[in-house]
Amino acid sequence: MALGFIKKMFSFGKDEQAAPVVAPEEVIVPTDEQAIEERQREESTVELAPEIAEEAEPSTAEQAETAADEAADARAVLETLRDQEDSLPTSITDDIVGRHEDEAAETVEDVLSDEDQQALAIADEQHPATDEVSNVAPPEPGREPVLPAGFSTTATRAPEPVAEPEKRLTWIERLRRGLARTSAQLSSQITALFTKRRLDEDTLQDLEDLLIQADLGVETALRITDTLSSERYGKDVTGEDVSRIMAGEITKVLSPVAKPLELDLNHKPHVILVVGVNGTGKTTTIGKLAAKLSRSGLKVMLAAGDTFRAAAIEQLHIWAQRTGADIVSSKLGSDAAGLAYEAYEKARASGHDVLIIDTAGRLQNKKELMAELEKIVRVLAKLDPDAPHTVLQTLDATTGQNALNQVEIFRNIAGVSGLVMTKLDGTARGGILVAISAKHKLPVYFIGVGEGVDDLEPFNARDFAEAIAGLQTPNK
Ligand SMILES: Nc1nc2c(ncn2[C@@H]2O[C@H](COP(=O)(O)OP(=O)(O)OP(=O)(O)O)[C@@H](O)[C@H]2O)c(=O)[nH]1
Repeated sequence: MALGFIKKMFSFGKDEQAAPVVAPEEVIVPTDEQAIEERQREESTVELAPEIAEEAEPSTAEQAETAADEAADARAVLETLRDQEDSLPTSITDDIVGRHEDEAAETVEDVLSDEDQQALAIADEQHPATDEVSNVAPPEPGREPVLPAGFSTTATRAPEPVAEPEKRLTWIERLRRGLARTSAQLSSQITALFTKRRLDEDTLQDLEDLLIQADLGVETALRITDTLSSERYGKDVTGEDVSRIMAGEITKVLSPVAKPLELDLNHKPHVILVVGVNGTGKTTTIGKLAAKLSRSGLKVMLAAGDTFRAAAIEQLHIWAQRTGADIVSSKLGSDAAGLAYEAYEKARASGHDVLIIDTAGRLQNKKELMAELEKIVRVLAKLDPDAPHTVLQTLDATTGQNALNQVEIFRNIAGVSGLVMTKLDGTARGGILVAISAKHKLPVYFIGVGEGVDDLEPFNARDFAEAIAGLQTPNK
């Protein structure tokens, strides 16, 4: 630093007009404002210096005279430095004088005696330039700082919060969460209804309305109110009493339909035709089923029978790859029944255990859809009169009442033999499954509780009923 400072003094000395003599004591402990001013002056000097030098090139005699003056100044400054080296604020002055080092180096060498230069070199060592200090490596991210020697602290640093890995919910938790809106709404309305009220005809009627609004259907609503009435008529009733009776009655409705999907493996392959409105989860459910069956050691073939949508064909290819199933597909727009027939023949010839056929679900063009599905069923029956052995319909749990109409339609078109309700992990309106079961009594094989390959669970009547009623089975 000291050498830099002396060099600066000499560069100023080259231009008497632009560089007023700075008294050493003014410079030794400058304030920040002074340093800034100094810097500004310095910058203007740098710009002016070449022009001035051009106009008035000093003679050799003048140069010698100036050098002698500069040497005298330098010695004075050096003396001061020797006395006060330790108090110099290096960060400020070095920044200013560093700019002139090259310019002044020559003059320093010319003017200062060897002894003086040595002294300056020592001073420099003791006050290293700021940019050398700023080269300290930045701390490693996440590394705890360790105080350098000579420092201490009593403060303890709070440990960095460690982000918890997001816990994957179990299927029952996802089901409960999906049905939470239905159950929470029902519970709060029921609680409000029975607060300080005895069970009478009016409260029973109000309860029946609430249950119908929750999509449970008239039949199930009546079962619940009848049971409640026979157990508690004229007595005080709590919300919990109603939830318990509701869960019991819903279980009774659902138990007969909670059946496993029965595979007749004598058929080789057992043919499952999957139908349902677009977006209800047909392709995803096929992928999940293929995963379960392949894992259990069965040979599975898929048929991309939704020839209407390129994305559906592509999606099924991805699922086949993921699950190790074989796949038969054809060009976009080709005849779906022809493809189903070809897939059936191939699966038979290659000894596949299960063939799962995807289909289009364009309800907007009901006539075409009906013709296409009927044709698929017809051509499959040519190879085996019992085929398709299962006609599985997917229902989207978020659609509510509309799902009831969809079952009606597909039952008539394709002879649906069983159901899968998907998206029960979303904001589901699961009550409709109770109404569908009470009306159609079709087996419900599985429920979809997510988009992942393992998010398909066998349907369990009690779990489902308790989730709707907002009850929790211990240990689940
Ligand atoms: N959250 C959730 N999403 C699901 C579930 N099942 C399917 N999905 C999603 O629903 C969307 C539609 O599913 P698809 O399997 O393509 O439905 P699709 O009936 O085959 O529809 P198309 O191919 O249009 O005929 C996709 O984004 C799926 O990931 C489920 O159980 N839970």
